[in-house]
Amino acid sequence: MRAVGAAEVAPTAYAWEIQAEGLKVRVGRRKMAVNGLDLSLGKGVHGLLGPNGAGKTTLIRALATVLRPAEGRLSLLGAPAGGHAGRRGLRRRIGYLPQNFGYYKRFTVREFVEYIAWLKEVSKEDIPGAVQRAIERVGLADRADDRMKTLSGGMVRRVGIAQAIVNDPDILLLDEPTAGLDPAQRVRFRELVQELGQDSCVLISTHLVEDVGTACSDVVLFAEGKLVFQGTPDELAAAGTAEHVGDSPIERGYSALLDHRPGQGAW
Ligand SMILES: Nc1ncnc2c1ncn2[C@@H]1O[C@H](COP(=O)(O)OP(=O)(O)OP(=O)(O)O)[C@@H](O)[C@H]1O
Repeated sequence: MRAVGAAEVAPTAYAWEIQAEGLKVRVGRRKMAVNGLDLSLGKGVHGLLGPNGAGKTTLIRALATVLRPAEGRLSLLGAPAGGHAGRRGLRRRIGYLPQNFGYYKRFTVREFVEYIAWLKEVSKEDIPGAVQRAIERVGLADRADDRMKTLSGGMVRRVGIAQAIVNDPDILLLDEPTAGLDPAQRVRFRELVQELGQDSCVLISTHLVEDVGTACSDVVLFAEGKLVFQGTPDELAAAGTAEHVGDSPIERGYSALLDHRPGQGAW
């Protein structure tokens, strides 16, 4: 029988995987793209919705410790996200798929995911197994030894998901992960994030309201840098009425909370 280490049986010492209080994050010189956010997220799959320019990417970048908050408090996995030493330890336990993720075109899929595993300080002996598992989970085992430049856009996005999960993160941040995926891949993606959400805190920024309805246990609606709503997909749907814009109850709920009515469509 395998010995169980103390760390595996110790109770989790924090209430929330992500906790923000009065969080403000600046982009450029003056723009406060996240402007006073109180948010607590635990394990599960959380959908982050909001109109263009709401501040979703900026929030995710701050949670990934790429951007430093201007004001307020941010705790990740029970630790303040501020200090240099703490950030390094946290990054090992965070998975992040940026909206536009960069990669080396000449790397094979396996080489690229291995490289990220190495950056995430996955132990040397665990890397081959972790990489193979991540590639299999996104359905790319048959392309593992192909160069990145030979993949389609949807496949590149799936490699992005593989690199984000290769370190079995406790916090997984996915910025528009389903952009470019075909319908069958989106269904598989939703199953995958539901599996991942059982043990970790998954935050998915998306414009596809249907992703939220089917994959997420919780919805965070963000507009103009502020939290507008947090609740279940059913609660979001209940906010809508027939007079609000949308093809589904969840879309109408979204429109209701942002006060979009027919004839008021705007870019
Ligand atoms: N480098 C920057 N300098 C100045 N303003 C910026 C910069 N980056 C983003 N912004 C502004 O900050 C706001 C939030 O942008 P952000 O990309 O976080 O929004 P978003 O919700 O992710 O949008 P989308 O859904 O379009 O991706 C927007 O008004 C955007 O124009």
